[in-house]
Amino acid sequence: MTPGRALVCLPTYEERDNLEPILRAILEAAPSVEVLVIDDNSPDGTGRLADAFAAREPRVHVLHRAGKEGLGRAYLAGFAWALERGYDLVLEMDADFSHDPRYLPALLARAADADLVLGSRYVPGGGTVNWGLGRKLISRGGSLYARTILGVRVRDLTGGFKCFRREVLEAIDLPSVECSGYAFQIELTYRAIRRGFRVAEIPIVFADRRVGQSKMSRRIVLEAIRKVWAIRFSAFARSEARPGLPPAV
Ligand SMILES: Nc1nc2c(ncn2[C@@H]2O[C@H](COP(=O)(O)OP(=O)(O)O[C@H]3O[C@H](CO)[C@@H](O)[C@H](O)[C@@H]3O)[C@@H](O)[C@H]2O)c(=O)[nH]1
Repeated sequence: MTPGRALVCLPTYEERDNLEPILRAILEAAPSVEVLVIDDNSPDGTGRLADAFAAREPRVHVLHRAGKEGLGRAYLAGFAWALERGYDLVLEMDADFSHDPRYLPALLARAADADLVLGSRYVPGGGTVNWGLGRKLISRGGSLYARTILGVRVRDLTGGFKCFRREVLEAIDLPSVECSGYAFQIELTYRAIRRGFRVAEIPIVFADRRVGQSKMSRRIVLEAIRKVWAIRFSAFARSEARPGLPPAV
C-alpha cells in the first residue's frame, strides 16, 4: 500500500523513443503514482510528446526547462515542484528502462519504514546486465571509493532509482546542492545519512538502455572522483554531523 501521494520525477533529454512506453509501464506497475516529466528542451521533441501524453492522462505532468543543464539540476527543479504541491513521496527514475518499473511497488512499500529507499545493484539479489567491463569497474569502484571516503555503509551510492520521504528533501538544503551526474546521487544520499534519516537498500537489476544514448561522460566521472572529497569536507558534513553515523539498514 502506498503511504501518501507519490510522484515519480522522470528527467528526459532526447528520449523520444522511450517516453511513451516508459510512462505506460510506470502507470501500469504502480497505478497510484503520478509522474513529472522534466524535459530540458530536448531537440528530438520529447517535451512535445510528453505534453500530448499529459493532455490524455491526468497522472502525468510536464516541467519544461529552457536547456540542458544536467541530471542534477533537472531533479532539483522536479523536487521543488513536488514539495510545493505537497507530495509525500518523491522518486527518482531514469526514462530509458534501465530502471525497471516493476520495482516501484517495492520502493514505495519500503518507504513505510525508511526515509530514503535506494534501488541497489550491490546488495544480494541486485545486479547489472548488458554492461561492459569498463562501466562495471567504474560503477563498482566508484561506490567503493565513495563509501570508503565518506565512511558510510550504503552499498550503492551512485544509483539513481530512489524514493525520498518529503521530510528528507525538506531537511536537505536543496539550493546548496552543487553536484550533477553520479556525484549528485552520492551527495543527496550522504546528506540524508548525515541528517540522521533511515536509509534502506532494496535489490534492483539495472539493465543498460536499449534505445538512445547515455548522457554520462568522462567529465561526469571525473567530477564524481573529485567531488567526493568536497562532499566529505563540505559545510553540511560538519554542521549536520551526528555523534556516530546511523547505520544504513
Ligand atoms: N532533463 C534532463 N534529463 C537528463 C539530462 N541528462 C540525462 N537526462 C536523463 O536522465 C536519465 C539518465 O540519463 P543517462 O544519460 O542514461 O544516465 P546513465 O549514464 O545511465 O546514468 C544512470 O545511472 C547512474 C549510475 O550508474 C546514475 O548515477 C545516474 O543518476 C543515472 O541513473 C535519462 O532519462 C536521461 O534522459 C539532462 O541534462 N536534463
